[in-house]
Amino acid sequence: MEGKKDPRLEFLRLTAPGTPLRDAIDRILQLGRGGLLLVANREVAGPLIAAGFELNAPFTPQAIVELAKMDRAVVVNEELETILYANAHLVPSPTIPSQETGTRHRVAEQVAREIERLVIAISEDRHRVTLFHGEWRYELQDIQTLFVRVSQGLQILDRYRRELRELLTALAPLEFERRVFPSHVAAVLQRALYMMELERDVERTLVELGVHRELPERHLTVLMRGVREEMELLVRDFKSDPRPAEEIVDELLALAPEDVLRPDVILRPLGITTDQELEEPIPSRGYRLLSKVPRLPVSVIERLIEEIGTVDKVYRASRRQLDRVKGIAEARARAIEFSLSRFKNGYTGTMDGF
Ligand SMILES: Nc1ncnc2c1ncn2[C@@H]1O[C@H](COP(=O)(O)OP(=O)(O)OP(=O)(O)O)[C@@H](O)[C@H]1O
Repeated sequence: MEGKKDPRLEFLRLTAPGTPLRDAIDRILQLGRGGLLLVANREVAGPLIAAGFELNAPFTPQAIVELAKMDRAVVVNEELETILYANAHLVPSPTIPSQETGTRHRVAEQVAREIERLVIAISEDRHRVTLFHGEWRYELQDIQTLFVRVSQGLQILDRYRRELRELLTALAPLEFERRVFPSHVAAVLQRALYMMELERDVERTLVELGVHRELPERHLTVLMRGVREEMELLVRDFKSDPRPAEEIVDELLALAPEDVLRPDVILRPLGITTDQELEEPIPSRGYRLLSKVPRLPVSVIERLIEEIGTVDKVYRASRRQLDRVKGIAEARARAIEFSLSRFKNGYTGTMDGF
């Protein structure tokens, strides 16, 4: 779920290609040197510094590179505006455990655990960059690896999207025959939830790609277009819970991955809970299909469903019945009949990608 900013994601953003910090890191690596960077304000870092130079110099990649040549640690403030210390000898509490073997990395891990700030270790021997924060340890990946990961994610998303489209297309005729079972609804929601989970994964890798993210990001936007909207419409069509569909979808998005595998758990937030409800067909109100009728305003869709009830009844309604709904005249009645009969026959061409 969206919520408080994940600090780790922020660190990946700060160290992504194209940022001043990454520029400094890459230059240190190119020089074949190592380094230790601590990102913390003076009052937090100060007590851990046993020796070194206190500075108040503006943060630039070039300055960081030069100061890293002096060995030990460079400390920059959290806004990445000022270099506070250079050649700093850091003394974390010796009681803090560390899995690391080299001294640079051990100090990095211990400091990160002690003060919960970002510490970056640039390894001279292994040519690797490791971020530490609290218990978190993450090795920066090279661009090629990130590209491979993103393109695998996008390929799977592409397949999921096609499957979602097929499921939705197959659902439409059943809606007119009142033959939609909760398991059908769960299958669609499940597929959409898989997509949204994978989207979060791909987005994380896009953050790491920094300036190289543009093309895969566009591809991701295309693949995810309309997925959340489609989920909300589907929930509106079949829910018995009185809460708004957006709220129910948020609850679905907060499900643990193992719960997404269980149709009964997916259906619970919709208000479909008992064994009997799980076995019985549910009528579709028709928000999803009616939203795909060209130029039919939402207010008219709402009235149609309020007054007529379900999509199969709207489909079977006489012209006179449709005319009685405010906002529907000859042209709209014809458009509704035309579109619904196409959806009934499994046609999806006008469904905005679905
Ligand atoms: N307490 C400390 N504070 C700041 N820097 C330190 C501290 N201890 C060690 N270092 C830095 O670590 C460097 C030594 O790293 P060492 O090779 O032992 O560790 P490492 O983790 O294996 O790193 P690398 O992978 O770069 O070799 C020193 O040159 C020094 O710059």
